[in-house]
Amino acid sequence: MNKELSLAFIGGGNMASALAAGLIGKRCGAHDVLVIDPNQAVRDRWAGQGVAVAPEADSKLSARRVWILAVKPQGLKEVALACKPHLAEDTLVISVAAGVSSAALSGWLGQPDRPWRRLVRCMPNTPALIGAGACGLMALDGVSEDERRLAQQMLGAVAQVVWVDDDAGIDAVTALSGSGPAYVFLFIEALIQGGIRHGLDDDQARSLALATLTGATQLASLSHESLATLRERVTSKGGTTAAALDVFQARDFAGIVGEAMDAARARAAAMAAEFS
Ligand SMILES: NC(=O)C1=CN([C@@H]2O[C@H](COP(=O)(O)OP(=O)(O)OC[C@H]3O[C@@H](n4cnc5c(N)ncnc54)[C@H](OP(=O)(O)O)[C@@H]3O)[C@@H](O)[C@H]2O)C=CC1
Ligand SMILES: O=C(O)[C@@H]1CCC=N1
Repeated sequence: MNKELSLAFIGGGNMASALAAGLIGKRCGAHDVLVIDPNQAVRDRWAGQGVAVAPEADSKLSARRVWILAVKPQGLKEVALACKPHLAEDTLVISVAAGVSSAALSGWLGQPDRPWRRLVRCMPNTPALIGAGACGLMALDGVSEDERRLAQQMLGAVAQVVWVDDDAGIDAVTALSGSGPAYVFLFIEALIQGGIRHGLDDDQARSLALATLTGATQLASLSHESLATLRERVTSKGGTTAAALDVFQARDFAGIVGEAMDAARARAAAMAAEFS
């Protein structure tokens, strides 16, 4: 086993699958990965890919250089306490949980007078499943430059990575890109419903809506123009787009998006208080 790249996912659900899909075969082999999950069906799925599995934390964990904690926030304390006896001196712990502070987690993993400082908080999103994720990272002061590079390379295999300074930064990333795919899917669903209401069939509406999102996103990524300029290019004076944008404006579309992000961020803060 290549210890430098050996990984353990604690929790083998959606997010672990999304990250592993980009890592296995590129940054590590299936045999470099251990998945701990109490759910037999989940373990069977991973074992089918050649990954080592276990139902609960055990001594196999200590040989894994990087642990990715990918359980629900409300289960993280119990999981951290169960994994703690298997920490090696050089284990790098990466938590993907929303709304669990680095202070709480480093306390659970460490000793009363010595919190675990080799800790990275990571906020990825589900497009990581196809190597197109967006991800925020923050590191405590026990993480070396080499370990930061390792985290950057691992997450960079599946996502655009930005580093933030603290837990507040991770909460901001959560409200934008962590939860963001759901906002986009909601918008696409609404476009499809609108297309069907105007007489297109399901397939036509879906195909046009997806191509529009993909095309507009690619254009925005590749263009040197501002988003406002690109928007204005679509908007003929007195035309159809202006009529549609007037409706968005009247309902304060930007305000609604901002309010939704405020709610996501407030929920992350409330979870941090609840789960500390
Ligand atoms: N989904 C997303 O878009 C994103 C999620 N996240 C974060 O990722 C984390 C995981 O979310 P997600 O992957 O969606 O959740 P899932 O429910 O898909 O995966 C969690 C897995 O952990 C298992 N599990 C439960 N208890 C334990 C335990 N004691 N030891 C090991 N495994 C356990 C669960 O089993 P069972 O189902 O039987 O309980 C489940 O298979 C969360 O903290 C979330 O905040 C972060 C960014 C984006
Ligand atoms: O909804 C959630 O809490 C998680 C965190 C970001 C995306 N899913």
